[in-house]
Amino acid sequence: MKLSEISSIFYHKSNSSMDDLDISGIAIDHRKVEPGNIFVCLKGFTVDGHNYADQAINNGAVAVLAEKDLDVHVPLIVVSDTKRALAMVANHFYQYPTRDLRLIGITGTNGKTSVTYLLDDIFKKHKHKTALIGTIQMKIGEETFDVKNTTPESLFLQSNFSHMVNEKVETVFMEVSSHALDLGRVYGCDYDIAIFTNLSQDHLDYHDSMESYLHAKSLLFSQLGNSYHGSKSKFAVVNKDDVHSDFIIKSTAQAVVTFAIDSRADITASNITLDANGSKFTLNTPDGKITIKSKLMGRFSIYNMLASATAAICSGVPLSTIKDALEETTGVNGRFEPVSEGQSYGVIVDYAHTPDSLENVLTTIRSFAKGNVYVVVGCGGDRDKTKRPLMAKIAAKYADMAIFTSDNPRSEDPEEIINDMINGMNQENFKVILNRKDAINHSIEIARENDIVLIAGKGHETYQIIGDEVLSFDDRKEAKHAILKRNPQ
Ligand SMILES: CC(=O)N[C@H]1[C@@H](OP(=O)(O)OP(=O)(O)OC[C@H]2O[C@@H](n3ccc(=O)[nH]c3=O)[C@H](O)[C@@H]2O)O[C@H](CO)[C@@H](O)[C@@H]1O[C@H](C)C(=O)N[C@@H](C)C(=O)N[C@H](CCC(=O)O)C(=O)O
Ligand SMILES: Nc1ncnc2c1ncn2[C@@H]1O[C@H](COP(=O)(O)OP(=O)(O)OP(=O)(O)O)[C@@H](O)[C@H]1O
Ligand SMILES: N[C@H](CCC[C@H](N)C(=O)O)C(=O)O
Ligand SMILES: [Mg+2]
Repeated sequence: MKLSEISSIFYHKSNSSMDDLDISGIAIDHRKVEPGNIFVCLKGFTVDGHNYADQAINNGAVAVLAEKDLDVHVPLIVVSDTKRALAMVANHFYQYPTRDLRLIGITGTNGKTSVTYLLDDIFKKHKHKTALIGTIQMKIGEETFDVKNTTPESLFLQSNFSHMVNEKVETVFMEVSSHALDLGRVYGCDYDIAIFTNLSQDHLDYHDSMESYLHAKSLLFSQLGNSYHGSKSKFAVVNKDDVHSDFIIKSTAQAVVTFAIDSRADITASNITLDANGSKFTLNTPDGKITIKSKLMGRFSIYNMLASATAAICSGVPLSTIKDALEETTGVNGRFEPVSEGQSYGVIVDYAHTPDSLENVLTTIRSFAKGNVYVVVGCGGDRDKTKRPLMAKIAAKYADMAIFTSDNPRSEDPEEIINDMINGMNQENFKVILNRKDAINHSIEIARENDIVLIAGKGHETYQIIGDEVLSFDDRKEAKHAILKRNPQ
């Protein structure tokens, strides 16, 4: 692609050496520059990419896109916002790949990963080639790739969407985090469907207030577009039981399809039964009713099934296919995942790391537990501090004994994090065991027949971040060792 083509897509200022070069690719990290690339300088939270322009040129960059004048001997394009410009350049460079994909974006505090996997099951049953991007991984067909962020930077997104088009992927499911929406990582993504699962407290370290958190989430719906002329028909799929649904609905000009359990909505669930083996409900749609008997547990899983079924219905997937897929699915890695070595008590690993998800999971366990309920839980370091006391109170409210421990303390002192959790608590049914392995061992040692141990917060994670170190750690493996240590087989 010619540099002039790139520079023509936005208002900019340039230096005198503006030659019309061939651009081989885009780079945002000087260490990943390849000869002929344009280097885009991004002001980060840690460092300023402008400081690496010279090194990028040494590594082969032939042009630079920046937010200020730089003393460089290659063509320089200066814009007011390089993050926005990056999204525009990346979209253009990769020829707007999302126009050729059915793209379903999912936002909300809880349930995004779960809904992407349910959608993947449904669309695979519908014989679509699918792809998925989110917290656990990126998946293109059956090939998997590691991701650093739930919703990665626009350059990563557009280059991989382009790869998906080449791989003949038809439908893509992506989690869209509030950070990504706020930081413009998803500018230019041409969604067909945007899904709102729910909103409750999280990420108040990043967003100033719940209002600005909600506003960030609503951007997915305003970014569905204001035109009715495009070739794609667009739908906003919204959980009407969530108190924030009206705000989300007002944010979009596109068709809205609602789902709910309690409220009036286009698609609803009724006759719900929940037990230790799963759930059963009637899915009521304008095209008819079906009964779904699922292995997924808890009322929150009904919401996730409603969200995915609604998006599938908007895409023309037959109800019988949706039923078959939801009945077969066994759930998602690290979400309400049992660890079973034939022991007489239950052990469940789950990714609940917000007050709302912890409450949902604990009330679900309470509803079928015949014995005591124990929970092992901590709160992440360098993350929303205001959720810490809320999570601790919920843990002690619903469990017979809560064991507070470390969950990715990052740069913080683990003891301080736990102090934030327990300060002001008036419940006494808790213990503090800082070391997560010891905490898990203890919870398994105290469990008796019919008791249930919930190990919350890390789910699929296979690491514990302490300071700058990423140490190997997997709740499921630790639980398994603890069970076998107690009852060797
Ligand atoms: C706070 C935040 O969002 N940080 C993101 C940001 O990192 P950063 O701002 O620190 O980047 P930086 O290190 O300052 O670098 C700035 C620029 O200089 C460049 N650079 C840097 C060093 C160098 O030697 N050479 C060089 O060229 C970098 O490539 C970059 O272009 O840009 C990186 C690349 O896109 C992200 O990976 C990183 O996410 C970090 C890991 C993170 O933890 N983000 C969290 C808060 C986040 O985004 N979470 C949401 C999900 C939340 C949820 O729903 O649960 C997510 O979508 O993941
Ligand atoms: N619809 C829901 N409502 C409330 N809680 C839920 C819902 N779905 C899942 N959960 C709970 O939240 C946890 C996280 O679920 P999931 O990973 O699907 O959410 P997420 O939105 O992708 O989270 P993240 O923001 O970390 O990416 C689950 O382990 C479960 O405890
Ligand atoms: N995406 C979430 C995950 C939190 C998971 C928990 N284990 C933690 O590290 O706080 C976040 O970054 O806030
Ligand atoms: Mg997720």
